[in-house]
Formats: sequence, structure tokens, C-alpha cells
Amino acid sequence: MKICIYGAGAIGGWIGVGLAQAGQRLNVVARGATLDALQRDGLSLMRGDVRTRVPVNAVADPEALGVQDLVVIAVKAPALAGVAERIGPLIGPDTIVLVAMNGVPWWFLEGGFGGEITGHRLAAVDPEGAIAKAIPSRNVIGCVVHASCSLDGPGVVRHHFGNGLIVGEPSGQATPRVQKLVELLKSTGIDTTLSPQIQKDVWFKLWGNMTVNPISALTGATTDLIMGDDYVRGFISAVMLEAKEIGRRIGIEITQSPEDRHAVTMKLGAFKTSMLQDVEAGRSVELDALVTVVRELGELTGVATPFTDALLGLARLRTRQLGLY
Ligand SMILES: NC(=O)C1=CN([C@@H]2O[C@H](COP(=O)(O)OP(=O)(O)OC[C@H]3O[C@@H](n4cnc5c(N)ncnc54)[C@H](OP(=O)(O)O)[C@@H]3O)[C@@H](O)[C@H]2O)C=CC1
Ligand SMILES: CC(C)(CO)C(=O)C(=O)O
Repeated sequence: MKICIYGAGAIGGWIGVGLAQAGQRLNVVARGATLDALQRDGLSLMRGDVRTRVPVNAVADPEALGVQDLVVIAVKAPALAGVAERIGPLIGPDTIVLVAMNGVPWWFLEGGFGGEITGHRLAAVDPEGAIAKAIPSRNVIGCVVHASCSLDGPGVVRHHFGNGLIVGEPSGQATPRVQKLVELLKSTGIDTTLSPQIQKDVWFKLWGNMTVNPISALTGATTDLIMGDDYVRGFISAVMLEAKEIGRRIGIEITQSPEDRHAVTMKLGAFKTSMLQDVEAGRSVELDALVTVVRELGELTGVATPFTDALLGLARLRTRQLGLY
């Protein structure tokens, strides 16, 4: 199989090492220090002090690889437009593009999903439609990542906790290709589940991080402190209830209450969200994929979102001030 990781950071590297260990030859599109490190040292995964190192064929230019059977995209959302500009040579009619990213993706309303707004292009995540054009939705298989990884350095991934992937066709169908993909991912040792409607899993994960992440970026606080403040926790619940109603209107029933979900987030303890880590490292934030898009879906479905708007306004002001949005 021809497999390419586009975005060999924490998550792309974690999946990539698994695939290589399962016997797959791995292509990687990378740049800068990551490209240099991968060409020199291969790709490494650290679990505690144990290092697993695999060789990879790392290139700067997708043209050098040609059409792949599987492309795993695992970049931060603000980098996706740049990937879309260059990914063309990797994608043929039968290429599977597995999108291992947080937030609402550009293909969210594809595959007949979304009720009355099915097929609508989400301007918050694909303003000009360039991503959908470059990565046709028929090639896409959606993915939710339930794992925590970071980078010790370029090409060196550290796995912290969690070992799960949920994957599914935007249409929800258990096609032969998605079943084959599940088997491939299982062969890497990652607990992989086939979802009957991956958009529901995407939304459910988002329900947890669309609030805590921007609030952590605003305040610099860890999740325990955020959840420990009654007023902040109440505000988070109010935003979540707006998202819950939007979900209901596009066919996603969330049976949990915000408090049920807070109990899960509290278990993380003094955790720095990925957005707080991005702010501290001076990286662009995934605000549009996590929050702006929810506001857009609110408008499209006729749900008023005053609390989401307040969150978005404050978070974008702060991150603009920092030059990260
Ligand atoms: N890390 C985690 O624990 C989790 C992350 N996620 C989600 O997974 C996604 C990926 O996150 P994560 O792996 O943490 O991000 P990282 O920043 O660790 O990795 C992204 C990688 O993509 C590379 N990249 C970006 N743009 C390009 C480009 N144009 N060409 C080549 N390489 C490129 C970056 O390279 P460079 O350094 O050169 O910019 C970097 O190596 C995000 O949506 C995140 O929210 C979800 C669950 C958990
Ligand atoms: C905070 C957490 C773990 C869940 O809300 C998360 O998804 C993130 O850090 O991006």
C-alpha cells in the first residue's frame, strides 16, 4: 500500500509509527526542521523512556510521491489551506484521505448528513471552497482522535495517554474501503472503531473542547482551574447548551448534560489544553474549526448563540492581540 502522512507532528507521527511498525512503508510530506530530522533520523515515538524509531521516505514536494492509496492529514486547522494547495499529486480517484484533526471539518455536511443544510459549505473552515476542491469529499474518511501526544522535537513524538481512533465515511456507510481501513489501523495496535455517523463523534468531541480550549487561551488556566470556577463553569454550560441545540437540528442528539461532560473534563486534572499549548508556543490557534464554525452552524439552523458569540469575540480578540489568529 502507498501511504503518506501529511503533517508528521504529534498525531501524524503517532499514527505513522504505528503503520510502519505494522509493516507499511511510510511516505511523509514535511518541511523545515521536521523534514531534515525525518531524512536524517527517521520518525520516533517515545513511550516513557522507550524509543521506537522507524525509517520513512520524507519529501518536501508531494509531486515526488505521486498518487497514494492512503493519505493521513494531521495538521493544525490553520495549516490546512496550505496543505490543500499542494496535496493534489497525492490524490487519485481511489485515494482515501483520512482527516485526523480536531474541530468541525470542511466535509461535515457531506454524505447526505445535516438535514436541511446538508451539502452546505462551511465558510468558517473553507472560506473560498478551495479545500473542498482540492480534497474531494468522496475521498474523505472522517476521524476523531482520542489520544494525547506531543513533540519532544522535530520527528520525535511523545505519547501521553489514550489510544483511540474513531473513523467513518461522511455518508455513514460501512463501505468495504472503510472496513479495510479499520483493519489496517487496528493492525497498528490503535483501538479503532467504525462509526455509523462520524459527524456525531466529531460533534461530541467538539462539545468538550470548543469551550475549555478558548477559555484556556484567554486565561492561561489549566482545565481544573477552569472547571473549578463556578461562574466560568456556568458560562461553559451555557455555550454547550447552544451547541447541543444546533446539533439536535442537524440530527445529533446529545443525551448528556453539560455537567456530565464537565465530570469527564475534570478527570484530566491540571491539564493544559492544546490551544493553551499553542498560545504558549506562539502557534496559530484552531479557533475557526472549534468555535467560529459553531456560530455559523447556529446561523444556518436558526439557533441564537449569544454565549458562543461572547466566547468567540473574546478569544479572537485575545489571540489577534497575540498575532495567533
Ligand atoms: N496532539 C494531540 O494530543 C491531539 C491533537 N489533535 C488534533 O490533531 C491535529 C494535529 O495536531 P498535532 O499533531 O498536535 O499538531 P502538530 O503541530 O504536532 O503537528 C502538525 C504537523 O503538521 C506539519 N505541517 C503543517 N503544515 C504543513 C505543511 N504545509 N507541509 C508539511 N507539514 C506541515 C507541522 O510541521 P511544522 O512544524 O513545519 O509546522 C507539524 O509537524 C489538530 O487538529 C489537533 O487539534 C487531536 C487530539 C489530540
Ligand atoms: C482539553 C481537551 C483534552 C478536551 O476538552 C482537548 O480536546 C484539547 O486539549 O484539545
